[in-house]
Amino acid sequence: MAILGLVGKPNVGKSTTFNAMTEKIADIGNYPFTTINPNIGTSFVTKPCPCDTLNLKCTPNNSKCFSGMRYIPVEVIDVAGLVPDAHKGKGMGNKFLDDLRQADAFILVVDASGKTDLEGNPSENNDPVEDVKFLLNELDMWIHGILTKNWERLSRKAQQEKNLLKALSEQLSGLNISENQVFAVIKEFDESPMKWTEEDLINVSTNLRKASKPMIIAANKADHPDAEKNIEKLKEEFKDFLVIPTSAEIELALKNAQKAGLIKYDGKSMEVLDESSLNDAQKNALNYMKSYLDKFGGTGIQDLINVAYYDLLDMIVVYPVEDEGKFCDKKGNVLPDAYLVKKGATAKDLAFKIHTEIGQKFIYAVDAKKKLRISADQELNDGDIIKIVSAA
Ligand SMILES: Nc1nc2c(ncn2[C@@H]2O[C@H](COP(=O)(O)OP(=O)(O)OP(=O)(O)O)[C@@H](O)[C@H]2O)c(=O)[nH]1
Repeated sequence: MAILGLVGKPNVGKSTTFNAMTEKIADIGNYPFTTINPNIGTSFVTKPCPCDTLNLKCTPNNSKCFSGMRYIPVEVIDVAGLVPDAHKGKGMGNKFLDDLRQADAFILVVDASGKTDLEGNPSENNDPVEDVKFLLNELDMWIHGILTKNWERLSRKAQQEKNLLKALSEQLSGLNISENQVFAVIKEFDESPMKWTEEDLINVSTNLRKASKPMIIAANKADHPDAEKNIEKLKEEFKDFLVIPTSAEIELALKNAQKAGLIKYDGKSMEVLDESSLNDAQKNALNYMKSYLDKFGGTGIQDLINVAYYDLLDMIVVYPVEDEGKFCDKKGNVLPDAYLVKKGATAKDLAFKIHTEIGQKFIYAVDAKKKLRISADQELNDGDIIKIVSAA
């Protein structure tokens, strides 16, 4: 399962974003939570469930279905606030960087209201564009630190043995960077690493970061009156990034109000359940949140997760079944599992994902919606329901 890391300077709303993402939605509240430590939580990527179009009642097992929407669990890590020079150990720098190794994609959380300085202290007119620049620089310098550890010895040995790719892949293995990604980056540079200048090493680090750690920008505190102009600035400056306006605070408040039974909230709009049970303060707060949702169409928090999985990490959702007629498993559970797989994954890749032995003894697969037999190397499409036939 891919892991998302929340990255940002202190006080931008990372913890609020994390809590809003990992807060149990009332209707799926009995989901078995797998909090591994306080900073790692389960969130959900969403997808319209095929049960709706197939007119079936599904009985999910590894995920949940609520009003025709499938909620597929994913992991999110909230890392300590990052301050300038974190890569040199400033602030909680080292702890932060250690936690980040596991993440496959990052969400850069910035304070779009501009009310916090680079260290996270209260301020006026801070430019969030500068926040993103410093965060990217810290990430590059973090990778640079790992890349250049014992550099003289490593580059000499790699050059003598003509095995630069292997040496660098090993050096960077803890960062979850693949050999293919390392290859794509270093082929642009002189094949003799001993000739690399400090500037080359920084450029290699930046390119490794770009190749291996896709990112989106969460322009948080979008509810603040000063946020709009800063969000435009971020979009203008970082054209290669997706900038998603978010209000973690409103998302969290909405989920809490829903849990308390005050509202019905579906992620896009809300409805007060019983106006007569509310006091004036509650009415005002809920009206404010409703007008925010009407204006923006959501708080952006669910968009962050979906965009991270579907656009950044290029994933699709497929549903393995054992009975292609009834779309169920052996026990009769209808559409029991939803799997996130990389776009381009084949029927055989799915078989391996279910179980190594099922992959090894793969015979053929069936597209259950079309009732068509498909071969091992057939690429899967988003929403496919697949039966794997295996000798296992
Ligand atoms: N207006 C507004 N305020 C927010 C939002 N999200 C968080 N805040 C406020 O911003 C402050 C900091 O939020 P945290 O979630 O603690 O920030 P953090 O980035 O985790 O901070 P550190 O733990 O110091 O790294 C709190 O006062 C929050 O209530 C938001 O979407 N809108």
